[in-house]
Amino acid sequence: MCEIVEIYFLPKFVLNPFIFMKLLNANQIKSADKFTLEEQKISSLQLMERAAETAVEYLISKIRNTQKFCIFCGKGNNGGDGFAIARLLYQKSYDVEVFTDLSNINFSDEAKTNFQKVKSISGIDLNDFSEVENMRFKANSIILDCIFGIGLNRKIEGKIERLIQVLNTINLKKISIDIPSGLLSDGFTPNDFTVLKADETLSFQFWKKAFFYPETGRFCGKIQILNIGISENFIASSESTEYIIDEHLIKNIYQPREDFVNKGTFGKTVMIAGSYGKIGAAVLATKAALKSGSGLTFCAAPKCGYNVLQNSAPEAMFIESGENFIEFLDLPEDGVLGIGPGLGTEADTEKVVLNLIKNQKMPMVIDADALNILSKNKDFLKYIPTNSIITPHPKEFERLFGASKNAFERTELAKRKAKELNIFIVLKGHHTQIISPEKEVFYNITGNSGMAKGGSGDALTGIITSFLSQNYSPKNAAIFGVWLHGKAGDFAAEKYSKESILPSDLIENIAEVFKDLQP
Ligand SMILES: NC(=O)C1=CN([C@@H]2O[C@H](COP(=O)(O)OP(=O)(O)OC[C@H]3O[C@@H](n4cnc5c(N)ncnc54)[C@H](OP(=O)(O)O)[C@@H]3O)[C@@H](O)[C@H]2O)[C@@H](O)CC1
Ligand SMILES: Nc1ncnc2c1ncn2[C@@H]1O[C@H](COP(=O)(O)OP(=O)(O)O)[C@@H](O)[C@H]1O
Ligand SMILES: [K+]
Repeated sequence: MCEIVEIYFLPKFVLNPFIFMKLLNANQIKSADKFTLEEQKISSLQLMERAAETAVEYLISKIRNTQKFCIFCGKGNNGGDGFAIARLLYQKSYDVEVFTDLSNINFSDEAKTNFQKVKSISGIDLNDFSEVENMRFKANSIILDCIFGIGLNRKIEGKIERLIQVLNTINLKKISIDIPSGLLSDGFTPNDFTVLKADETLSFQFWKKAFFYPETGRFCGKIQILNIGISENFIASSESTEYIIDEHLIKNIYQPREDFVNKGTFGKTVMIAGSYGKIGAAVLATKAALKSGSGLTFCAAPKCGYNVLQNSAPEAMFIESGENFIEFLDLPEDGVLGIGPGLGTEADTEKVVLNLIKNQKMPMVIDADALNILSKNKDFLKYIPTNSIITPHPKEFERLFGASKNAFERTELAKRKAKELNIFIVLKGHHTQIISPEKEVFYNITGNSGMAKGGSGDALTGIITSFLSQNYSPKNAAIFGVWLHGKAGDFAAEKYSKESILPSDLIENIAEVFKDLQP
């Protein structure tokens, strides 16, 4: 799975923060290359050299105890990168061995030039791909995959397919350059494609759509974006409706707390949550709302939760709403509502929830059992107030809108539904997506698998509702909330490990994220 992500900048290429976040497709990336050559008056060979230098600089700075680099190069420019990387690593005194298809050397122009340079260095062993079957790799060797990049246009077959199958069985660290070979960059890769399974992917300048989806992202390992100075003007003028949520975007959204304010300035957050046995969900959502800056916080829950809620979140006000589950609601005026965590689906609760959603005019946050209640009848979906935020995990999404063949199609369905219902859909997962009524997609890159535990979603509902009540627009509340939730999870995982973190630790670490955000 993709893990915590960093962006590596060569000191000479500092990118304008506000254009970095666009997701471009392979054709746009190729056009960006061409545009860059003209704008910067450099040759494609020079751009390739720059890409290879950046990769080598990164490898040297991060990788310890490596005895040898075994570099597998294809016939296109991804292979060209590989040959150039081999030469540069060799010049830095690393032991380097290069593999390519010596029986079919119809390289691209740039790959050919770099192949010839490698060939002329007697200290670099040059082998045919087929020799990998008999190789005994030294322990601590690293395999660099430069077989195919974003130019892949069909399933890999024959000799190279066999090569990738063998490489996938070798127990050495594998780093893919630009994208794991065999993966299509812009969409679903059919299941019968053979793809190299990387531990790490060093991607030039751009995120690729394939990195974000479970069926394809699982091949990429840890993603590292290497900035190689592609034209900012080109990126700024490129058409895209898909974005990556990075710190620059967040710093644009975040509103630091002013001095002359009072609790009324920061909204009235009302969490409607909990039932007997699931009061924890109400506690987590309420605490997360408090920790994210809500001015006044209420929790409407059944009476059985009174003691635990007042003890664990004394800053929040309790609104008794039934005995063991929610049976009625008497909510404060002007409250911003977040509904769903741990509600259960008792008949009385269902009635109250539907009635509330139907009569609500202001945008609200709808999660968990409130979504399950809505999914019982497709006609209920039109009750959702305009500009509301729903936060389904994949199963809840399927209950609401039906099954999809794969995660790419699920996103397309979510885009149609967000537009049709005029709502924001937060599609939760390893890379949570926020989908707007304008069919934009925002991909989150914070968060980790330590958050795959019951209760993490309840915290997210609390955070987003809190932001909505603090006057962030629904779009910004969803984007900022999802990012902050993941970032707090990353801080917590660093302290306690992915295995041991609890959603409560995540909530505690919201403070670290805000400390980090201070101007
Ligand atoms: N982006 C950037 O900023 C920079 C990008 N750079 C690098 O360039 C890379 C893209 O290079 P690229 O276009 O030459 O593509 P790449 O994947 O190496 O080769 C494709 C070739 O293979 C072929 N082919 C395709 N599928 C096949 C299959 N299944 N089985 C067999 N053959 C297949 C296809 O030709 P075909 O056979 O279809 O005629 C084509 O010739 C990019 O990923 C990055 O590493 C840097 O150098 C500079 C900055
Ligand atoms: N592997 C993962 N990587 C990153 N985030 C994750 C991962 N697994 C779960 N999460 C996050 O944790 C939350 C889980 O939500 P959900 O499934 O609704 O849990 P619950 O309702 O049990 O609290 C979501 O925000 C999701 O994005
Ligand atoms: K590759």
